This record gives sequence, structure tokens and C-alpha cells, in this order.
Amino acid sequence: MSVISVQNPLTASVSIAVMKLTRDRKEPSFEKVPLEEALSRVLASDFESPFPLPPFRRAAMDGYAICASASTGASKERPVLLQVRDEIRAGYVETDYAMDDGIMNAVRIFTGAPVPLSYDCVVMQETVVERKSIIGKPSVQIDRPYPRGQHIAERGEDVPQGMKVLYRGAAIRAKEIAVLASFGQTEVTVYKQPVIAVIPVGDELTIPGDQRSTGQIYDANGFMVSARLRELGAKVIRHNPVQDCPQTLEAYLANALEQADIVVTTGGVSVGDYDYVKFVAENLGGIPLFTKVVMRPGTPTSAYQFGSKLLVCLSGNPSACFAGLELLLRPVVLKAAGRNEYRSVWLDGRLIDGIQKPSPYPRYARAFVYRGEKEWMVEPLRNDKSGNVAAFARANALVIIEAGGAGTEAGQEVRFVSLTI
Ligand SMILES: Nc1nc2c(c(=O)[nH]1)N[C@H]1C(S)=C(S)[C@@H](COP(=O)(O)OP(=O)(O)OC[C@H]3O[C@@H](n4cnc5c(N)ncnc54)[C@H](O)[C@@H]3O)O[C@H]1N2
Ligand code: MOO
Repeated sequence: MSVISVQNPLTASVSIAVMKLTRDRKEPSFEKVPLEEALSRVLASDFESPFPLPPFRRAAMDGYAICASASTGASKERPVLLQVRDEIRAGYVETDYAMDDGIMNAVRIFTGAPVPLSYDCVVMQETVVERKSIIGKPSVQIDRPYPRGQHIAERGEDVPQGMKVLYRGAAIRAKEIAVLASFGQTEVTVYKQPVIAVIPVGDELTIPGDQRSTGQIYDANGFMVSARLRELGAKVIRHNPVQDCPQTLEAYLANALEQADIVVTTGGVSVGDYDYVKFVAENLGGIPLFTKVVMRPGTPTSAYQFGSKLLVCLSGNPSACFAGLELLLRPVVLKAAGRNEYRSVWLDGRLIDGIQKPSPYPRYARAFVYRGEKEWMVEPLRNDKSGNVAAFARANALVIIEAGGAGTEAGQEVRFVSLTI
């Protein structure tokens, strides 16, 4: 029989619950993947630049490469005329020219092209007078002095060779892909993704595409949790809803715990006669980490340890499921994926509307946050009942309302967690 009773739950605050869930997550093992498949994965080692960037000295403007000293003393009244000896386009092989004896000259050059070492300055074409010549080479008229180094990007100026540019545990997004591509990488060493099984529980649940009978609803949580976990970098095994039957549930959980690193259930975790999830978890030998969280919605959220594996039981009410997913599951999944920053980031904002919902526990309400003139403005969503899935769409934050009292008034300073990754 259950050792954790309704009267005597193992209660945890949100921060303790997160600590219990994350503390034993070990560094994942790693694998190599092709560059384009590295998107949304996590770097498993620091990345050092194998060569300098830019890899050669290059022009930063379209114009002419000159020796800055050739322009010394140049003015409108006493312009300097330089013969244009050659043209260098982007993609040309890096070359050098021996300076013609005593002759000051220039080369036509374009942005991104290698600047020959004999030249130390690039002048923009708009600032000179270009002189065509019918016979012989064209020339360029310079009528002001230019500084050395102008419009030249030196080799290694952006990134010297051997510099750490990306760090282990960083999420790989488009900009990290750009860095790796810049250094010619075809493969990336990434952490293996955690495998997470998602099991919605409830006799009333059916799935889109199946016939829905009276009294049934479509499973929203299973799809929501699976999608979010994928966004967070997990490999997800989404199960269709399982009935409120202890034997069936036990078979599913036992199997899922074999296949996955983390198993997530939704629903069937409260105090009803047919809420079997906790009972089955204990029957299977799970060590309870907590069976109640000081939060609303999502109070019945529970978690069990099975050796190195975890079972996280989210509430069935979609908003409670959502709060548990963002506040408790997100940090665990990020850490299991190898991310070095996995904790929620709390920001301060100002409520633009009151939330008159008394609660003995801190309330985590869905909200829309936007930037005001000086601070973040927090707009609580209307009709934010536990089961109102439609209120999700606009939410981009969870705002915390302190426990006790009758709720919070407009104008109050509040803390919120942003729901972007
Ligand atoms: N006597 C008490 N009753 C309840 C208590 C309590 O303390 N004493 N707690 C309430 C609170 S708070 C919550 S939250 C719910 C949580 O119950 P469960 O987590 O066991 O969830 P269910 O009962 O299975 O479902 C609740 C609700 O959500 C709908 N649901 C369930 N799964 C899904 C899904 N996958 N997609 C969409 N909607 C889903 C379900 O049909 C119910 O309407 O318990 C209160 N009761
Ligand atoms: O706490 Mo329930 O979790 O109100 O929605």
C-alpha cells in the first residue's frame, strides 16, 4: 500500500523540488553529428578556433589599396596621382607585390579581397577621383592624407587562432552554427539527448483523429509536453492516453522506465478514487522525491526516483500541467541535455491588472509580458482557469503572486519567468 498518504504528503517548495530533480543528473555522454544536424543540440566540448579569422588580411570597403605614406601631404591644391596597376577581387588568391622602384601606385580592390602586404590602407572609391586612360593604366587622384590601416581587416583581428569561441554546455542555435561553419567544421561533438517518455493518463482522453464520444476530451497535455520537451532538446516517446487502470498503468510505466531516462505522466495524480499514478509509482519501487508542491496550479505534482531514472507526475489540469512543465520539468530536461544554464531566470515587472484569486500557496499565473517605457509590464491573462487551454496561446510568462491575501492589485511589482527558452 501507499506509504505517502493524502494526509501526509512529502511537500516541497518549487525551488526544493527543482533541486531534488536536478541534483543527480550526470553529464551525458556525447556523439558526433553533421553540422546541419547540430541545430538545437548542446555542445559537448569547448570549441577553439583552429585558424585565425579573418584568415587573411582583407579589404573592408570597395576602392583602392594604397600606401598611406603616398598620401602624406596630399590636398585639393596638391593632389597625388597613383597609377592603378592591378585589380583584386574577392576570392582571388592572396598575393604580394614588390613595390615598383620609387613608383607610388595603387591597386583596385573590392570588399573581402586579400590586400597585398605592400599596401597598408584602403581608400573608399567615393573619396577619390578615378581617372581613366585610353593608353596605359588608369590612375586614381588622392587629395587628402589617409591613415595606415584604414579599412583593412587584419588577419586574426576578429578571432586569433586557439581562442575559445564556444563553450561546453551551450545550446547550438543559428549563430553557433555560423561560428562552426566559419571554421570549416563538418561535424560537431554534442551531448546525447535525454530520452523522455510522455504518458497522459485518464479514461476521458482520446486523441485527434479518433472518434470522440460524449464525456471525452482530446488529449492536450501529452502533445503540449512532448512538443515542449522537443523544444528543450529531448528525444520524446509520446504515448497515447492510458486508462485509469492500475494494472495497465503499471505495465506502461514499467516499460517506459526501461526505454527512457525520464518518464512524465500527466493526470491521475490527485486524490480521486481513480487517481492511480502515485500508487503505481510506489508499487514499482519508486522513491518519492515529493508528492506535493507548494504552488498553484499544480499542487499535486509528484516525482519519484528509480535508480538513475526519474518519474515526474504532472497534474492533469492543462494550466497545472503547464506550470509544472515550465517550473519543474524544464530545468531537469535542460540539465539532462547537458546545458550549463538550466535554471529559470526570474525578472521583475509591474502588474497592469489585479489578480483576485486568493491562494494558500504562491500562484503561478499565465501572463503576457511586454516592455514598457522603463520596466517590464505584466498583463495577467483573462479567464485563466485551470482547464482553459485557450489562455495558453498568448502567454509568454508565468507571474508569481505571493501566497495568502486576496490576490494582487494592479500596479504591484511582481516577479515573472519568461517562457522563451
Ligand atoms: N478533493 C480534491 N479534489 C481535487 C484536488 C484536491 O486537493 N482535493 N485537487 C484539485 C487540483 S488542484 C487539481 S490540479 C486536480 C489535479 O488532478 P489530477 O492531476 O489527478 O488530474 P485529473 O484529475 O486526471 O484531471 C484534471 C482535469 O484535467 C483534465 N485533463 C487531464 N488530462 C488531460 C489531458 N491530457 N489533456 C487535457 N485535459 C486533461 C481532466 O479531464 C480534468 O478535467 O485535481 C483537483 N481535484
Ligand atoms: O493546483 Mo490545481 O493544480 O489548482 O490546478
